[in-house]
Amino acid sequence: MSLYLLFDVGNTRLKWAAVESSQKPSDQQKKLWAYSGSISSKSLQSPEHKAELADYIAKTLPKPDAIGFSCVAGADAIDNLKSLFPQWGDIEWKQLRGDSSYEGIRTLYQDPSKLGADRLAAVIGARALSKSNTLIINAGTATTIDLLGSNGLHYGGWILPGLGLMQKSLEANTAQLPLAVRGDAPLGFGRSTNDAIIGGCDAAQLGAIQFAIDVAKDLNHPVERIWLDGGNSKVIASEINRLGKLKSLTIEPSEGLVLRGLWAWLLNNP
Ligand SMILES: Nc1ncnc2c1ncn2[C@@H]1O[C@H](COP(=O)(O)OP(=O)(O)O)[C@@H](O)[C@H]1O
Ligand SMILES: CC(C)(COP(=O)(O)O)[C@@H](O)C(=O)NCCC(=O)O
Repeated sequence: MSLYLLFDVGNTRLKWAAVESSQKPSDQQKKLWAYSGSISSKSLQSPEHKAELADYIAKTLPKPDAIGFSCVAGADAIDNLKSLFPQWGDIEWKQLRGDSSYEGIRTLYQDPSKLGADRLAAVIGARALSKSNTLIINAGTATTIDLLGSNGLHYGGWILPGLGLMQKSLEANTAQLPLAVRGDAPLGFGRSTNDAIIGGCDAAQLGAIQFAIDVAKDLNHPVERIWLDGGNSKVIASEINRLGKLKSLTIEPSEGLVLRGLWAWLLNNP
C-alpha cells in the first residue's frame, strides 16, 4: 500500500492530509484521510512553530511515497514548508500550478499560469466527485466561485474578498465602523451597525452565488451541483439554509476539495 501526502498552502491556513492508495478521490465517505490537519500559514514564518510542527509531523506521519502540493501564499511559504522535512529529501515534491494539465479538464482562463493553483485543484476535486455542471465555491481568505461544465471546461470564475476580509476592511477603512461580531441577528435588513455589517457581507457572498447561478444558466450550463469548501463554508451554508433561498439546489459542503484535487492530479501524474 502507498501513502500520498498532500499540502494546500492558503493565504490564511496550511492544510494537509495523507491518504492511502486503497482509496480513490471519487470516494465520498467522510473518513477519507488517514491523517489530516491544519495550522496558520503564518506559523511557517516562526522558527519555534516550524520546529514544533516538524517534530509533530515526524512523530505522527509515516514517510509518504509521493507528495503533492499547491501554494497561493508565495515562494517563501513553499521553501518554509519543504524545510520542515529534511529527512524526506529523496521524495519529489510535485507542485500543482494554475497551468498544470489534467485529463478531461481545460480552463478558459486567458493565461492559465495566472489561475490560482488552489482554484484549479478544487476544480479537479469537484470533477472527481461529479461530472455535472458544477459551481465550486472556496470560501477562505478570498471567496472564489468557479464554473465547471459537464464538458470539463472551466469557464472561469470570480474572486471576492472573503467574509473575514470584508468585515475587517470596513473596520480598517472607516472612522465609525467596528469589527462586527456574528450573533443571532434576525434575517433581513440590519437594525444595528453590527447587524448591518454582518448581514451586508453575508448578502454580498450569497448574492454572488445567486448571480453565478444565473450567469451559468445564461451560458446554457445550468448549475446542477454546488460544492462549498473553505474556512467560512459552514457560516455561508448556514446563512443559505436560514434564508431558504437556492432551495432547488443542494449545496454540498466538501471539506478538503483542494486536497482531493491534488490527490487526483498526483495519481494522474505519477
Ligand atoms: N479556526 C480558524 N482559523 C482561521 N481562519 C478561520 C477559522 N475559522 C474560520 N476562519 C475563516 O476562514 C478563513 C480561512 O479559510 P481557509 O479556507 O483556510 O483559507 P485559505 O485557504 O485562504 O488559507 C479566514 O479568513 C477566516 O475568515
Ligand atoms: C484567489 C486566491 C487569492 C484565493 O486564495 P485563498 O483565499 O484560497 O488563500 C488565489 O487563488 C490566488 O492567488 N489566485 C491567483 C489569481 C487568480 O486565480 O486569478
